[in-house]
Amino acid sequence: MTTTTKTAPPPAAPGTGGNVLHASGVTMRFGGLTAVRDVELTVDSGEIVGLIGPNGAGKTTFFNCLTGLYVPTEGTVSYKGKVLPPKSHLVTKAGVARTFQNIRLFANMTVLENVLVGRHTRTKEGLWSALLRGPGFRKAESDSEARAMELLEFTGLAAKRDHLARNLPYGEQRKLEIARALASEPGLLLLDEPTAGMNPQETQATQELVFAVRDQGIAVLVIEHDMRFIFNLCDRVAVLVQGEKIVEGTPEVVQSDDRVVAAYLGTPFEGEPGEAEAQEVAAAEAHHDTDTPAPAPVPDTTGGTDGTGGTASTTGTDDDTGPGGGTEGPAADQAGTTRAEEEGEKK
Ligand SMILES: Nc1ncnc2c1ncn2[C@@H]1O[C@H](COP(=O)(O)OP(=O)(O)OP(=O)(O)O)[C@@H](O)[C@H]1O
Repeated sequence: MTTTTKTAPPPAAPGTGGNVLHASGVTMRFGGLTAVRDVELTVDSGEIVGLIGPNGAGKTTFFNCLTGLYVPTEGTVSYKGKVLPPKSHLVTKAGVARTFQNIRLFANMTVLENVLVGRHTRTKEGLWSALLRGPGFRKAESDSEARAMELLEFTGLAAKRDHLARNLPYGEQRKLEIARALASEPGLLLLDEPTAGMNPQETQATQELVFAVRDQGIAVLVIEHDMRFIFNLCDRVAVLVQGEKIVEGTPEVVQSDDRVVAAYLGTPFEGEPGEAEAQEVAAAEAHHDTDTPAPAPVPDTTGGTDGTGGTASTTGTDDDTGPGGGTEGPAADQAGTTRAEEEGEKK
């Protein structure tokens, strides 16, 4: 396998305006929970598109809607201009393959056998042909094996063809999943967290493998939490938050979007302690450490009558309101109360 970088896409699929995948208005509800809401997404020929979002944002549910594991409550999914049937084997047959967040190999089958299983949607031989093992069946079998070996070469697993899948290191199991998905000869490959649990070298190898897949003319849609991986890899990134697509664009655009930062880190709330409050707390702490007399207490704004601020009495005992303790209470606790109130409001 050769290392490649972002290259010009292959020609667009005829009659689709370049879209390989078009998910239109996809909504998925589980009872009262809307896991995916009205999501529009396209993947163009030759593109690598990333789908990111915090835990529980609806990414895997959306993948399941694309691949026929779930029937979306609303919306349609088209591949190369044709609406996909809501059955996973028919979606695979149409040309959309996927890997799973949790590895789903046949653990007690060999590496080669796992890839051969992935070819079943592309072989025409039926039960009788298999039982009789006529010339047609034997030709199909040897063609399948040759193609499976090509894919093992491509993914760097050829030397392990006869190993049991369960004995492969983790990174190679993930590669084998990709090889098996490619065995169905897809035009679009969906990868659900392909680098989960990988070390940096394995992640780098996966990045090179995905570029190589794309260079074979296969479009890729990838879910991943590793932002460095996503932003290095993708031509375009879409961000899901609470089931809705909030931003979509180039990695540069997405990285600098405040809504994305807020979705991952949370937004600052009004009344958050600022510089003045921080200085006040620092001064109070310094005073406490040196055991010098307390500065004048902050005026009581909550109706307390003990001169230490009403909020102090809600968190401490009477002992806390002595000369030193009294000064710790008001500023710190007022800030704390505000934060708790704000958090309560957010919930
Ligand atoms: N089969 C189901 N039945 C009910 N609720 C579900 C089902 N599948 C997913 N959900 C809920 O839908 C929401 C989205 O889950 P989903 O697994 O799609 O998120 P995700 O973005 O893939 O999360 P993660 O990054 O953690 O894998 C969550 O609240 C989840 O609990």
